[in-house]
This record gives sequence, C-alpha cells and structure tokens, in this order.
Amino acid sequence: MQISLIAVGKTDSKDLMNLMETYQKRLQHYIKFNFMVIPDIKNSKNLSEAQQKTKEGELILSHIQSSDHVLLIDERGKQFSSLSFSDFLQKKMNGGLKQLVFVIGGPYGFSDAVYARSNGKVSLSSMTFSHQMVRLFALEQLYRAFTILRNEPYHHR
Ligand SMILES: C[S@@+](CC[C@H](N)C(=O)[O-])C[C@H]1O[C@@H](n2cnc3c(N)ncnc32)[C@H](O)[C@@H]1O
Repeated sequence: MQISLIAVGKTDSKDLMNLMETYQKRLQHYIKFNFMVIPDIKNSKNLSEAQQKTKEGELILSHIQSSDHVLLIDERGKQFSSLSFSDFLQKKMNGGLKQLVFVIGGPYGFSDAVYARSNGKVSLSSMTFSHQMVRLFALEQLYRAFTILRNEPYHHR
C-alpha cells in the first residue's frame, strides 16, 4: 500500500518544512509515502470562500484515482487513539488497498465535491488547527502508528 497526503497551499515556514521533512523521512522507512501540495489559488482575494474551496476541490480531486480510499483530515471526523489508528492502518494494508489518500483542506476547509468523493473523515482533535500545522501533526501520527505496529519504543503506552 502507498499512503499519500495531499495538502492545500505552500508553507513559507522553514521551521515547519524542516520538521515535516524529518517526519516524512522517518515515515518512508516503513511505507511508500508521497506528500503533495496543491498550489495556492491565484487571485484568491477576488474569490469568495466558497469559490476558493471549489477551485481547491477541483485540484484535489484531479489527483485522486478511482481506486483510492480517500480520508479527509477534518475536525468533524472520527477520533482515533494512536493505538486504534495504527490498527486501522494495519487493516487497510491487510485488505490489499493500493493507495490510501489523506487530504488536508485549505483555510476554509473542503468543498462539497471533496466531501462527496471521500470515504471518511479523521479528526485529530475537536479544536481547529491551522491548515499549515495540521500537515505536521498528521505526519507525526502516521509515523507514530508505524512505530506502534513495529513495537518500536517511540510511543509510550
Ligand atoms: C483552518 S482549518 C478549516 C476550518 C474550516 N472552518 C472547516 O470547517 O473545516 C483547515 C484544515 O485544517 C484541517 N484541520 C484543522 N483542524 C483540524 C483537526 N482538529 N482535525 C483534523 N483536521 C483539522 C482540516 O483539513 C481543515 O480543512
């Protein structure tokens, strides 16, 4: 199985980029992993929030294959413990899935079309984080899940 993480908008923060690179490299020891950034929409200041979400949504959907299992990282989604999330990933791998795609929305969240295509939603907390920070938290949780599956001493139960 390959895991992809799609996020909307480049980050200008070097600190965030460095941390993400650290966790991305760690995660790639365990699984094929691909991180993809959907570029910021041009002239977004002239667009309403709904128009911006629609355009971002079209770009997100253009990167999704019909066979992908698509999970939106969304504060209104299902909350897992790190242990149950690792178990969930193991089941997806056992099920022979080709690609599991996680998607992080833009500053205003997801369009209806993206919600309609998704297979589920995963929440990292009921609090709202910035769309930039969430990518790091999602990467860290993916990495943590694989260390749990390998019984490695990163996660302290
Ligand atoms: C600033 S939030 C958007 C909030 C927007 N009002 C909404 O209703 O989705 C930007 C993105 O970060 C992600 N996000 C923020 N907080 C989250 C959380 N607690 N759990 C999961 N994803 C979160 C989601 O992907 C969201 O689309």
